[in-house]
Amino acid sequence: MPIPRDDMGEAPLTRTPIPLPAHFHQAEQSFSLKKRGRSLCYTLPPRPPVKSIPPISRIFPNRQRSWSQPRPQSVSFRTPQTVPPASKLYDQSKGETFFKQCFQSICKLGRGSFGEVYKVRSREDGCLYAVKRSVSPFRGESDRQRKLQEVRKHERVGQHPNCVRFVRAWEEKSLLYLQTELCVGSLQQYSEELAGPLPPQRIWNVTCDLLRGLKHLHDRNLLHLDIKPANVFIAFSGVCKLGDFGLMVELDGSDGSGDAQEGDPRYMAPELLDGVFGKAADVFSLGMTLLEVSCNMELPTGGEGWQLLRQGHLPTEFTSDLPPDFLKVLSAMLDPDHRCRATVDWLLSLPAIQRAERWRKLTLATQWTLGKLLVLYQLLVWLLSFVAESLKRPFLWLVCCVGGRLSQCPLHASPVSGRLGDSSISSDWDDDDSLGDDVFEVPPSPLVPLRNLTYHGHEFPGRHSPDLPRPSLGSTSTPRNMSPEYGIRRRSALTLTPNVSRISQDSPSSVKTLSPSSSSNSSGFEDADAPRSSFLPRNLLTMFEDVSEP
Ligand SMILES: Nc1ncnc2c1ncn2[C@@H]1O[C@H](COP(=O)(O)OP(=O)(O)OP(=O)(O)O)[C@@H](O)[C@H]1O
Ligand SMILES: [Mg+2]
Ligand SMILES: [Mg+2]
Repeated sequence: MPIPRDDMGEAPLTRTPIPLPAHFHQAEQSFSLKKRGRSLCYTLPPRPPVKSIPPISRIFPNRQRSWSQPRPQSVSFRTPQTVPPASKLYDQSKGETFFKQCFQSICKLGRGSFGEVYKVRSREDGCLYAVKRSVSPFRGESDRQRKLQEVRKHERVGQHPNCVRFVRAWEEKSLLYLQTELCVGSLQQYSEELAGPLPPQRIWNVTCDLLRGLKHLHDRNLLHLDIKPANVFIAFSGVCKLGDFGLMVELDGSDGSGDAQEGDPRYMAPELLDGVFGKAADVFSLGMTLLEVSCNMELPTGGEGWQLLRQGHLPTEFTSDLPPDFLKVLSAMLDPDHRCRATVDWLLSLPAIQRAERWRKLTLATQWTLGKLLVLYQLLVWLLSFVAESLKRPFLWLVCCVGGRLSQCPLHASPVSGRLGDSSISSDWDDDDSLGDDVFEVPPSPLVPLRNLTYHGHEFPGRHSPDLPRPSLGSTSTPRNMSPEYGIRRRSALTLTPNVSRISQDSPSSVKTLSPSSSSNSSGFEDADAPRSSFLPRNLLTMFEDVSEP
C-alpha cells in the first residue's frame, strides 16, 4: 500500500520529528528576499505621537524666547552658557544664516523622521561633513529640549572609531543643526545596492566593527535602542560605525530608561514589549541587522514571522549558506530570553570573532600604512619638483655665465636684444631658447609626471577653490571626483580602498592646462618667433602620454 503523502509532497515519516509548531512552515513562507528600489522613507520606524505641552507662546504670547532669536547659538551640554557658534567667517550683519555663511551645501544625503541630512563642505577648513537639520521648527520649549537631547547623547558617546564622530551643534531660527563626520552612506544603502547577501568576509568585518562600537556604548552604560542598517554608517575607510543616537538612553538613570522608546519593530527585542530595557536589547537588534544584511532578507514588521524570529527560529532557507561560525554567533545574539542572550563582551571573546578581528586589524593597518606612504610619496615628489623648479633659473644663469655668453642668456637679454641677437652664433641648445624645460634633455619618463605635479603643486587647487580638497593629511575630506555615482565608491569602501590619493587623481585635462607650456609663458622665456612648433612641451607631454598608454 503506498504511503500517503501530504500537500508538500513528502511522506510524513520522512519529516524531522516535531522541531517546530505546525504553523511555522506557513509563516516561514512569509519571509521574503529584500525588494529593491524602495524609497528611503520606507525604512523609517513608526514614531509615537509627540506629547508636548502647548507652546509657551500661547500661554505667554509676548514672552521672548531666547532660542527663537534669529542669532545662532551654540548647543552644548558641556558648556551650558549660550554663546554664538565659533567661526571667523560668520558675520551677523550679513543677515544670512550661520549654516549658509560657513558651509557650502553639496547635496542632500537622506531624510529621517527628525532631520534632513546634507553633505556640506566647511568654508573654514575645506573639509566635508554631514549636517543634520531638524525638519520642522521647535514647537515649544519642551519640543526644543527633546530635540536638543540628541546633542547631549552625541556628547555622551564621545569619540570612538566605530561611532560616528560628532563635531558640533547649534540652533538658529528655531532649527537644530548637528554637524558630524561624513560617511559614504549607510549599511542599508550599501546592502540595497548590493542587492544580495553580504560576502562572508564583509559580514565578519561589519560584525567586529559594530560589536566594538556597541562595547563602547555599553561600557558607558548607554543603550542605543535603534540599531538597524539605516543607522549603521560606512566611513570612507570602510569601517562601520554606529550613528543616529536619537533614541539612546543612559542606564544609570540620568535621563532614565523611563523615557526610553523602542525603535523600528523589525529589529526590536521581544522583552521591550514588557518594558524591559537593557543592553541585551541592543544585542538583539544588532543580531537582526546582521541577519538582514547577511541573508538579504526582508524582516517582518509583525505577524507570525515576527513572532517566530523572536522565538529563536531562524529561517533555514535563508541561513543555510551562512558560515557555521557566524550562524552560532547570530543564534547567540537572537536568543529569545534576554537573560540568556550573549553579551557584547562574551561575543568578542569568541575564537571566531577574535580571528576575524585580528584579520580586520591587519587589513586596516595595511590600508592605513599604504595610504600614508602614498601621501608621503606624493608630498616628496611635489617637494622635489618644487626644488628642481626653483633651482632651474639660477642654474641656467650659471651655465650662461660659464659659457661666456651672458649677453645671450635669456635671463639677462631684454626681449628686444634677444630677438636682435646674432643668430649665426647660436648653438644647438640656443635654438631652443624658449624654456629650460627641454634644454637639458632630461629623461622624459620620470620627469613629465613630476612636472605635472609641480605645476599642480604651485597652484594647488585646494588653496583657491572650495570645490577641491586641500592637501591635508588625515582629514575627513573626501577624495576627488565626489560624483553622483558615489555608489561605486560605496561599494569600494568596504573593499578597504585607501582614501588618500589626491594629487595623483588629476584628470588628463587638468594636467594639460597646467602643462609646462603655460609656465613658459609666465616665466618670460617664450620666443614667439622661434621655429619650435614640433618641440612644444605640450607635444612632448602628449608623446609621453601616447608612449605610456598600453
Ligand atoms: N554622517 C552621515 N554621513 C552620510 N550620510 C548620513 C550621515 N548621517 C545621516 N546620513 C543619511 O541621512 C539619513 C538620515 O539620518 P539619521 O538617521 O541620522 O536621521 P534621523 O532623522 O535621526 O532618522 P531616524 O528616523 O532614523 O531617527 C541616514 O539614513 C543616511 O542615509
Ligand atoms: Mg536614522
Ligand atoms: Mg534618529
